[in-house]
Amino acid sequence: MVDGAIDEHIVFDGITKKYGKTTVLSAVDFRIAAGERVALLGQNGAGKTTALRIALGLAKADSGTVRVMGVEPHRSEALVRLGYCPQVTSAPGVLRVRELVRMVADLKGADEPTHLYGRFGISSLLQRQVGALSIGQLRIVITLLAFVGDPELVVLDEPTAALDSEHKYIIWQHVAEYCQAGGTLLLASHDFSEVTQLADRALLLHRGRLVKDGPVTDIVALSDVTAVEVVGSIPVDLAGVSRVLNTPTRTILLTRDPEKVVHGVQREGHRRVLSRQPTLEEVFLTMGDAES
Ligand SMILES: Nc1ncnc2c1ncn2[C@@H]1O[C@H](COP(=O)(O)OP(=O)(O)OP(=O)(O)O)[C@@H](O)[C@H]1O
Repeated sequence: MVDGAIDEHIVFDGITKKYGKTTVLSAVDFRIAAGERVALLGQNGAGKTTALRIALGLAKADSGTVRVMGVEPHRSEALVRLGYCPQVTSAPGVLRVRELVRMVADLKGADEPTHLYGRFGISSLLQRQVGALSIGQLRIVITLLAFVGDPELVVLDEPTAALDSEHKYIIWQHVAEYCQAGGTLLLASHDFSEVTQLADRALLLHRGRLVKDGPVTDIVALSDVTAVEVVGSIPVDLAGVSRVLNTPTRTILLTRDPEKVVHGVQREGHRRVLSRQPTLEEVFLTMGDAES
């Protein structure tokens, strides 16, 4: 172990991953220190889940080095110190919720986390079979499992994607308190509120490359921006446009004056124009030199 590595909870050094001929992650480098609160952003298919699974030793990189808690990720000394909430969840349906929680606690050599039942609002579900839970209830239980055994690091993959706002709040509250107490967070998310409330640093994956690593406050500063989406390309500079993102079929104009920009676009003869909230990834992309 090199000097200082003990305070680094996750190190990705030149991680490349291919599935067949498709490169899903390309030479990805980042370091997450103990106590950091990091969001991993990226459009669908950008490689977020793959990166998290590599960090947890559930998938193997084709090249590069990954270290979690200073060791290879599949090593038990790393695994007992972290918690994971996967995006796609399968759990043995015949087990009762309490049995599942106790099983995970046993695996981690931890006590049954009875203090979490009330916090996560699942006290009434403990005797329910896992297979009889709704998708949202299952997400909450799986998120709770990530906190069993007081981990130093939690890796959460879109933990609140299927939840209503009340249950999102329960999880955000718990994650925020966990972080305030010094826990390290790595969170994959598409949710603007979730990212801006919980994380202070964001990593953006774009087509498998890490194209931005910066403070979340940069995203908040751009939260009043509107995306004007136009089918086709816009060959001229339009007044009022802050940034332009080009996709193969569309031009996305980010602006604080959408009315002016929509008029400008229509003057250029474009009729297929949509004014909408930008996605988190679009906001973040506009702040770097990322290729769009
Ligand atoms: N086991 C696998 N076999 C083949 N391809 C895979 C496998 N797992 C992921 N992929 C592909 O790798 C790419 C990245 O997938 P990944 O799940 O990491 O993206 P993501 O950023 O988490 O997306 P989302 O936001 O939709 O969850 C996708 O094109 C996906 O189809």
